[in-house]
Amino acid sequence: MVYRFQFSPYSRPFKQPLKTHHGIWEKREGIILQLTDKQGKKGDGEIAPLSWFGSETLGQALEFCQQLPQTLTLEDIIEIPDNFPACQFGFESALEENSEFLSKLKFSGLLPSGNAALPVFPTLFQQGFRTFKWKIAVHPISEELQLFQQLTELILTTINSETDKTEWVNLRLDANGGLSWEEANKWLSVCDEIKSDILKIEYLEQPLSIEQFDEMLALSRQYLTSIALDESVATLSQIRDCYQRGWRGIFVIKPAIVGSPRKLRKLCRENQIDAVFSSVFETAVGRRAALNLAAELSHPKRAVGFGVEHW
Ligand SMILES: O=C(O)CCC(=O)c1ccccc1C(=O)O
Ligand SMILES: [Mg+2]
Repeated sequence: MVYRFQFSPYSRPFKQPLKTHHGIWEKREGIILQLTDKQGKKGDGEIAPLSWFGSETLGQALEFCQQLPQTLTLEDIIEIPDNFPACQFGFESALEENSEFLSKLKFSGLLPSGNAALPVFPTLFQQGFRTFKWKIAVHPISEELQLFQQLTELILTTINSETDKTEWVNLRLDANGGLSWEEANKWLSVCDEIKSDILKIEYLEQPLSIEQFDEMLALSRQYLTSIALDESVATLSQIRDCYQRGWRGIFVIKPAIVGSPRKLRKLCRENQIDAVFSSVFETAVGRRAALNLAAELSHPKRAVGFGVEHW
């Protein structure tokens, strides 16, 4: 099989910039590519690197596309090296068909960090979201703990004032590796104290930095609240590595930067991986391909982190 290859870079500002422990992120830059086979059948793919998570940079992805010939074989695509995970995803997903299970997915709503979460929560709740994600380690911990108290109270009053009884709300906290050991322990004890039938802290995501794997493993054994790895498992080789080192908690998988969809399927089928699929704020092209994989591979009880439209 041979394909004609075309690509074009894009840059789009977010409606609302994303504030995380890594700083403020204001625009998404990436590459849309198209592969056309001999019969004229076209497939689109998106390369949406996230270099602060360890993927190739946009510049490296662009250079990679520029040095390719205009005609590619299937082998050329399958052999894209593992240090270009966002390119592997972009090229392979241009060749994939849509999954029939897309409509089964549950979505998590992304709350803005800090006190901006409070006015946004009721809106997302009304739209039907029952799983929410809130970024922490953005403001001082004393402030965030106080806001957390207010947010959980708001969630409980919102549920209780409903006529149709909601059975549950899940809240995910994402620290983006920004907590100290003491702060992580504090957050986990506060989360463990929430003993409600309807509000559950689903997990604390990436409390510590990638280097602190053993500490996160210890935390996962010490508290009732689950821990999810994100930055630590950005690529397939990192997932394999953490699994081998004993991680049986949650793995946040960002298909657009994790690498080859083919290899991801194999890894998920051969191991018991509790996966939560998540966006990297890709455009509709990458989102479709990432959600296809999520529909196929994620656990039905886990909402996918493709919360709100960012454009
Ligand atoms: O879209 C969502 O709902 C969550 C996505 C998200 O949190 C995220 C988006 C881009 C980069 C990093 C992260 C993260 O999980 O840390
Ligand atoms: Mg995260």
